[in-house]
Amino acid sequence: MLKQATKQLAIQSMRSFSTSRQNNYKVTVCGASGGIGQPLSLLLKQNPLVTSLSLYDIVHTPGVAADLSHIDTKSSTHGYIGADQLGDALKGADVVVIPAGVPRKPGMTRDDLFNVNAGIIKDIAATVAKQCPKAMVAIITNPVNTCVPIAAEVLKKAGVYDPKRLFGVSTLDVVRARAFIGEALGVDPQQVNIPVIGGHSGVTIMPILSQCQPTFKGSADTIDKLTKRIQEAGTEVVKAKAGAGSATLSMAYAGARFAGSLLKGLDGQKNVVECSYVQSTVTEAAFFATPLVLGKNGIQENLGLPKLNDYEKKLLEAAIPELKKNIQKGVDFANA
Ligand SMILES: NC(=O)C1=CN([C@@H]2O[C@H](COP(=O)(O)OP(=O)(O)OC[C@H]3O[C@@H](n4cnc5c(N)ncnc54)[C@H](O)[C@@H]3O)[C@@H](O)[C@H]2O)C=CC1
Ligand SMILES: O=C([O-])CC(=O)C(=O)O
Repeated sequence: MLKQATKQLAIQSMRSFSTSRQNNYKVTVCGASGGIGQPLSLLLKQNPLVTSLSLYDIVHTPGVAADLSHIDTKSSTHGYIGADQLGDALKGADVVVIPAGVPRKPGMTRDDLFNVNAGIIKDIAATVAKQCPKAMVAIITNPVNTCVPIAAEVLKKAGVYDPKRLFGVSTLDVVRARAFIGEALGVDPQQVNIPVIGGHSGVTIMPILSQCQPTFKGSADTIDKLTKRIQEAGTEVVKAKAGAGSATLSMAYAGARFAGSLLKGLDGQKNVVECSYVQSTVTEAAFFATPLVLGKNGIQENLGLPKLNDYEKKLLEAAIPELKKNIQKGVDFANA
């Protein structure tokens, strides 16, 4: 009896050892010299869980790395430039964040970026498979709805795909929803909780206002206008930047929050929840964003579809065919 109790205590202490904080992670940013990459790297340099920050791009990374390395936080900063240094940049990374690729100009859809960005994601995913197959991979590059399935296919072909570790970053949709709702309700946006599900383009972005905390009440017209503003917020920024690109600073903030949550999960922190676009069986779409509990092995639990009202059920009906098309395009590209 006593022996058994002692054994149990030993197991418990081993468990608490295995969930104790390691506080020691390598993060690689691919596309680190870009409009998103630079401020994202700046924010990651300030994350106390990051001990090694690896900056990869095809241009300018020696300068970006030299600049960031003078900041008095504990992480070391390393710059890697050009395709032949991608392997070293990724070697042993715990988290890989990818904002590499071209952004939209006015009049373009996210899907118009496919021709350039699909190949970039394919190449980076192939090197991830070799250098850091266990890393958490967070894809910011558009079209996110298609780039994530591309990376999944590449990782599958290399025999290292773990659907719990591959994420499309849709955090900016949540960040925007919180900002707009906070403003409308006159409350601190940090106090607003709202799931934004589906994908990351137009009708596939589905803010579930019926589940907002604090409660968001409004006429059908108000709710429709706010939903559409969240769906089209990226285009609002593209238009305002008038040819100088798309959202960079708010995306860097959102990307740093998402990468920070992946690190908290890796570090054994509890109740880390983020919405993200991942492989999914929640709907008919093979990839779909829902709230996820993040843990040491990536997705610990998919919290599934929130309760939807009739208006939101219609949003879902509109999103699914678009998502399926976007996903198929990625699968076909990766297997061509
Ligand atoms: N998921 C989301 O919510 C959002 C996604 N985006 C997407 O993020 C991507 C990047 O946007 P920005 O930073 O504004 O663009 P940018 O043009 O300012 O920066 C992109 C960077 O990627 C680099 N790059 C190009 N080819 C590369 C390769 N093969 N390997 C590594 N790096 C490479 C470029 O040299 C550049 O430094 C775009 O596709 C954009 O649509 C933008 C905002 C929000
Ligand atoms: O709109 C774009 O092209 C960039 C993006 O994904 C966003 O801001 O949500």
